[in-house]
Amino acid sequence: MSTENPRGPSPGHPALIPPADALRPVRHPDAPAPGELLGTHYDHCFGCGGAQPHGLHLQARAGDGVSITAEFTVQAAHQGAPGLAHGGVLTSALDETLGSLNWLLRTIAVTGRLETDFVRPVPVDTQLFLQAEVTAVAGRKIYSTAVGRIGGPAGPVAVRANALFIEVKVDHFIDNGRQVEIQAAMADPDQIRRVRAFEVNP
Ligand SMILES: CCCCCCCCCCCCCC(=O)SCCNC(=O)CCNC(=O)[C@H](O)C(C)(C)COP(=O)(O)OP(=O)(O)OC[C@H]1O[C@@H](n2cnc3c(N)ncnc32)[C@H](O)[C@@H]1OP(=O)(O)O
Repeated sequence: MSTENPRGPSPGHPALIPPADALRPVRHPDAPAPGELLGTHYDHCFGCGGAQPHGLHLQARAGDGVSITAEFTVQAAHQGAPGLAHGGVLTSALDETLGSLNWLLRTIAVTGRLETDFVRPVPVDTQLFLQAEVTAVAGRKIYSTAVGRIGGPAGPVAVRANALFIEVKVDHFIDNGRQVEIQAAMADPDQIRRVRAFEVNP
């Protein structure tokens, strides 16, 4: 990832600044190799699932260290203003990319806080090139940052975000998700295999 500070001059909300004793992130030895596509973590995920007709269908690829690249093309279904991407959809793309980083840590985590800067309008049909990296880890707290560019992987910045993810156990989903989807997920061997990659006793 570029050494350019994707946040720009502002570090964001204090909760997004790692404490002084935070650790550098460590890529898990079994993490996907650099360049490898991660695939979806759940077919019905709005961000990466194939079973969501109007989803983002975002494809994330492992980078070096604890970093990710991803691409997503804005569809007509993603408009806010005429011909322009909805800001919430762009934030979703950043959230999905940032969440994918947790695959490289082999940690199940949910978004606690996410701050987005919208720098340039993003027209429909634009391909957004996203880059994200984990910057620090403090206990269950994972600090990360992302940037989305248009016109190419080195093009101008259109969106950027800083985030705090919180590590959770798989019970977080089992206890809180609607039962019909949880039961279906637990009956799906592929889903269980994906979860087992993260947690020995799902
Ligand atoms: C088979 C079943 C299927 C399974 C599928 C698996 C798929 C997996 C992939 C799916 C991926 C899908 C991903 C998605 O879709 S994520 C979807 C969006 N996110 C959520 O739904 C999360 C909702 N929030 C919560 O559930 C709880 O609040 C969590 C779990 C986050 C924390 O509640 P918990 O009771 O656990 O912990 P805690 O409150 O003691 O906090 C701990 C520490 O964190 C700090 N903190 C917390 N929040 C914030 C905040 N907002 N800003 C700043 N700091 C915050 C807090 O101060 C504390 O710090 P410290 O005092 O320790 O210093």
